Amino acid sequence: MEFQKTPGWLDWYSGPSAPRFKVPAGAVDAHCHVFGPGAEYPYAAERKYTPCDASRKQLYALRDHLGFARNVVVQATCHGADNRAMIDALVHSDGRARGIATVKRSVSDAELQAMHDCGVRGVRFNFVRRLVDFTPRDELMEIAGRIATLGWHVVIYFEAVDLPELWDFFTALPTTIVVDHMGRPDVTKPVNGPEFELFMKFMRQHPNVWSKVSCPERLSVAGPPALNGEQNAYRDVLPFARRIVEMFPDRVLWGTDWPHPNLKDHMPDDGLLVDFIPHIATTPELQQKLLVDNPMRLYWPEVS
Ligand SMILES: O=C(O)c1cc(C(=O)O)oc(=O)c1
Repeated sequence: MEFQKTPGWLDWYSGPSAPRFKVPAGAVDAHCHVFGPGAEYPYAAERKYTPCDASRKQLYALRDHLGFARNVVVQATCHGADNRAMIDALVHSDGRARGIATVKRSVSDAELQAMHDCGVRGVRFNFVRRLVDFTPRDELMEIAGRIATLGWHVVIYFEAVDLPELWDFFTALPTTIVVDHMGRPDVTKPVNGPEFELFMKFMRQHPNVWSKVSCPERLSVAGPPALNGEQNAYRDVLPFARRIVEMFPDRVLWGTDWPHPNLKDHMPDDGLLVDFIPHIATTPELQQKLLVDNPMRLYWPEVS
């Protein structure tokens, strides 16, 4: 099938620089995606965008280039609940990738078990309206109850303004919860203001809540972008990410978010995104937890 990319689509950055920051041995890129290729794994009819292709081979070449050992491949919304491209990436990873799926209530226990055997360890619930249509909460809660028995967790994607309304649902979930991209704070608001404080309270009061400190390129308003050798990119995001890492060093994960769906302004150089890490996890101990110990505990407990 032939797909036309969404107008204005920015393709992932080819030829990323070699990071100056050397990630610790065994580091995990805990948030990345594959797109298609569309000719092999068609994009879902219900998708809200049509991306460029981004194959598992290209993902694993990036992994090696950046010095990472493992990936967590998160089902992208452009594939809906058709997890084949993500699963194909897992089964061709030599055990070096785990996955997060999107499932419907109609998924069978046998299908869930088959996904588990391929390396899936969680499901993603998405509340960002530009990406997905609404799914009733009772349906999501039913799915959460079923995947809990497999030892999986729930990954949630939402925007900071929506946290008050989602709070009761999130805090009723029976599993570990992993928040995508720090709950998308508005970084033009103060780091100690009420909106971000609510997110900190969410993590403080609920020890089952983890956060990915990812996507500065999405959240930054003032930049400067991770391009042209910039070693101090996205300074406005730093206080938010740093506060989460310092307050909850054992419940944070980091990921590239490659191939960076839906960026409108610029496409970052992934090598420079890696150079952002020591600005948010400022000691070797924090870096080891963020990049190795935490993701290994969650995704490869049998190894760590
Ligand atoms: O902000 C986004 O546009 C976005 C989209 C997706 C997806 O379409 O799955 O995943 C992400 O992590 C971020």
